[in-house]
Amino acid sequence: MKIVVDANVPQAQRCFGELGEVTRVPGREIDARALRDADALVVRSVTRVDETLLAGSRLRFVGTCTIGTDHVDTRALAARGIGFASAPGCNAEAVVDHVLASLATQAERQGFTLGECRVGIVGVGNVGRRLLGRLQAMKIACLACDPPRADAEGSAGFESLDTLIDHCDVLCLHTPLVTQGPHATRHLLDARRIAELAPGTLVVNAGRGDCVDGRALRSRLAGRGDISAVLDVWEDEPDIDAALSDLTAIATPHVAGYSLDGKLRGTHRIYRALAHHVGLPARLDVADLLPPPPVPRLVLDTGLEVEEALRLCMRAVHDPRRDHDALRLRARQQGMATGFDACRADYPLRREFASLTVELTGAAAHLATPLAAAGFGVSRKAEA
Ligand SMILES: NC(=O)C1=CN([C@@H]2O[C@H](COP(=O)(O)OP(=O)(O)OC[C@H]3O[C@@H](n4cnc5c(N)ncnc54)[C@H](O)[C@@H]3O)[C@@H](O)[C@H]2O)C=CC1
Ligand SMILES: O=C(O)C(=O)[C@H](O)COP(=O)(O)O
Repeated sequence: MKIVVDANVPQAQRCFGELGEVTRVPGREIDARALRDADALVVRSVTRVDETLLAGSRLRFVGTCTIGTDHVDTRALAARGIGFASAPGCNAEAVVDHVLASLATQAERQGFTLGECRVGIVGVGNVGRRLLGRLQAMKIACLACDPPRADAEGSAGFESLDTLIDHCDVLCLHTPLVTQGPHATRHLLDARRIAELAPGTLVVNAGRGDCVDGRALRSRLAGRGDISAVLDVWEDEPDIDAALSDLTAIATPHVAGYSLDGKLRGTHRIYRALAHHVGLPARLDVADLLPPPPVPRLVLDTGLEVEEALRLCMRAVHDPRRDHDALRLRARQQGMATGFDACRADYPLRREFASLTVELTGAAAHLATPLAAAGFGVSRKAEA
């Protein structure tokens, strides 16, 4: 079996090499020619899988090692009898880590405490639900908006987007890109809603770039300059609006989900799905793929204030300021589109909060609950 795999899929040879002959191609360069003799295709989000790509291919299976599926025309696959799998939830924990670390950074920069904010979560699926759980465990007030879930499950616990806009200090978007239907999300945050955001609002988008009207957001940031933004996803990636990125407090190149854990879970899910599709055994376990974490343990033995301790532990694992600075530098050196993709291709090793165990002495015992709520492992250090 010949398998074409996006070059940005980690451990591709180890996993898919068990099932067939692997050819690695940069995701944006995968075209009909590259698929001429391929039986299976494994992508991430940058390869548009549509009629044009499939024309003339003999593919039997397509897998995307991502949560989002808006780049795949699943109807075209079904019409051709091509099997399909995605990896729901694979990097959801990483996205939540990124959002929490970004909020902690903005709280420090803007002089507020997380405990005094109200966070609105738009899209309460695999990512939003986990974010809600961690924020609530951290005793941070939250409101949730998810009309498709409200329709299916009843409206209790869900608010409208306009209510979130009226009542929240932070608005976090975790919606998929849906272009049609009653709950379409393209420009969900449109010019009208952006104009209505109260001064001081922080907008976070780690869903899909097209869910926010970037031009309207840029005008509000450049004009009144009274709100701020943390953006991981953009319209027109990788050639994103440089003026918008310059006005963005934390501007990252679509890497919120880029923990090694999340990427490998994605690889492993599709490896298993392909093995199942072609009737071969999937011998590898996801634990076989993960190396030990570079920072497994941190000892806190002073009476640090809670938010300072949270920032310290978050930054020991993931610091979104590093990704922001890398994008700025690479965009300046290589141009936006090349720099954006270069940051993603050379992304440094990042693990998830859960990979770090924080050992607390008696003086730091008050940190146990908030650190565990944020997602870290916590243990008590035996006193000497
Ligand atoms: N920045 C990044 O690196 C990453 C981005 N993503 C994006 O985040 C999206 C969400 O991920 P998951 O939570 O895993 O997906 P999911 O499918 O589990 O949840 C999406 C939720 O959004 C809700 N939704 C749909 N339309 C809505 C609307 N108009 N208003 C409010 N809510 C709406 C759905 O009902 C669902 O509960 C993915 O589709 C993907 O596009 C996912 C992973 C990484
Ligand atoms: O899983 C998703 O959905 C994502 O957005 C991915 O984290 C994006 O990763 P790439 O496909 O851009 O490598």
